[in-house]
Amino acid sequence: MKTTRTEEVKMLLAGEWVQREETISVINPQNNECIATVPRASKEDMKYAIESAHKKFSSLESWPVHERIRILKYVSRYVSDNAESFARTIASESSKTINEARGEVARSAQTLEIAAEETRRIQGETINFDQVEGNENKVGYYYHFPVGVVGAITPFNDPLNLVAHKLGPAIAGGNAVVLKPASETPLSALKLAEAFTEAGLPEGMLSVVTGPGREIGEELVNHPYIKALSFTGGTDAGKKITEKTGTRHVNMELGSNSPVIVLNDADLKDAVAACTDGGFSAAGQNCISVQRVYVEQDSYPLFLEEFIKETKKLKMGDKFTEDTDVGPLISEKEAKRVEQWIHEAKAGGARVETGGVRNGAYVEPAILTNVPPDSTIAKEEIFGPVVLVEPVQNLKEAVDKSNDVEYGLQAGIFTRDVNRAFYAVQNLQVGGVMVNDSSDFRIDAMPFGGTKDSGIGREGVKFAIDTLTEKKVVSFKLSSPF
Ligand SMILES: NC(=O)c1ccc[n+]([C@@H]2O[C@H](COP(=O)([O-])OP(=O)(O)OC[C@H]3O[C@@H](n4cnc5c(N)ncnc54)[C@H](O)[C@@H]3O)[C@@H](O)[C@H]2O)c1
Ligand SMILES: O=C[C@H](O)CS(=O)(=O)O
Repeated sequence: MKTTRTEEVKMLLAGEWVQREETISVINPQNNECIATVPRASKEDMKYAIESAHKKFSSLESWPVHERIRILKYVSRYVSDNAESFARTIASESSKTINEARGEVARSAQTLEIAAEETRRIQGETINFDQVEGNENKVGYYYHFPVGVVGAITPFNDPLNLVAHKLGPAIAGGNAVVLKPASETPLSALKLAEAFTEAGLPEGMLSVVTGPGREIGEELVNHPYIKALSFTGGTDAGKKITEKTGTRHVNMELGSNSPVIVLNDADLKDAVAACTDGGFSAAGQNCISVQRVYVEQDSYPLFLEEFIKETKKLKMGDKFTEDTDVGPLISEKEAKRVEQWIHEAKAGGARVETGGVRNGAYVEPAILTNVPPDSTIAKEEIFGPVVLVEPVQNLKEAVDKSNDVEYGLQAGIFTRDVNRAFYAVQNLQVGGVMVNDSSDFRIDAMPFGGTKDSGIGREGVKFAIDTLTEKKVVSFKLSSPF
């Protein structure tokens, strides 16, 4: 590994920026350069963060809505004002190109702005108790109150916006929050935490604790003061965590293997463009990346030809070069896994139509056909720049094949026929269906999450706030004062 002068970045522990003797290196996957170190927190550090958050939360007599709005707006503005600096941090520590990183920064500012707006809208309702006979003398309402301390765990692939999706709703709901960011990409989260401290977030209400998932992440999951757990990451880790969350509130945003259906009446040019973008942006490391495309028989040859042509145009290279389309994977280890899955599929009879060659952490954008249905690459989440294309006889076959995996996050369908689109909407077992778009579509205010092994609950600020707050019903039994 090349050594340069590395920055020693501190973590935010209960209101203090602290260093630790043991550190974790943050590696730029493009060249294996160590760009910074962060503390390798101990279980005791995590325990301290949680207990301090609990103490602080319990001691706050109230945390007015106008104050939470002010803080969230301040941080949103801070992200916009420092957009290029945030983008450079994302592109350095993750596998995103500088342009992909700029897009993520803009979305993060929006996510926080939405959180500020939603704080204003956290309201209850009056309840008509007299809809049930015998309750004519009752009046009342319900309202939302914070759960207390929220535990948040985030993955490497969107190191800023997915952190904004944890901190924004947690703070909007009036909670304290302890975040464990991905070990590969902790710098964006720490930079965002700086903005929260600068905004005047009460000390101790936020800790960002850096270290390995299996040690400090588990401590976070197991601690009884954590009243809600918001996790985004792989299905394996998500399932292990869910075994331990018991009766606490959870949001589990997990993996996928997203399908797109292209019917004969589709606009093929649109479908090709959307699948190229949705399959290969972020080098395929996106939870809603296009992984499988089912094309109706008559359109298959032309779709495949055009998809290969567009994919070959993508420029893979240096993340900071403005016209680079595809960066590396998050590590060489991940790139080797993707390469191995391609080899396994090839050994089973798959054809690699383009790409698939690995160089360090880079894998050329690949299109595979004739993939055995039981191969790992067909069943599991590839999380890399590989798309499988398959002809189908009709819509029903496409929908059945789309559903034939354990995941169910999002799907896309290209057709001009509203009836066929509606059949897909009703029968695809997923959390979102995009008509005339690929699976890779999201805005930060929409409900976002999956069925089956893709998770539990929904993010999207308003929906996350719902998980991170409790509802209390109040009923007054009245008697005549006279
Ligand atoms: N559905 C969504 O919204 C969404 C969004 C982004 C990423 N993802 C998924 O995330 C995965 C890629 O990210 P990753 O490789 O960082 O995922 P990962 O599961 O390896 O790690 C995610 C986070 O969990 C921590 N962790 C791991 N094991 C843990 C444990 N036993 N207890 C507590 N914490 C633990 C990690 O340190 C990290 O912070 C993909 O599967 C992708 O689909 C899902
Ligand atoms: O990895 C999945 C992402 O959360 C989807 S998006 O990047 O927010 O669109």
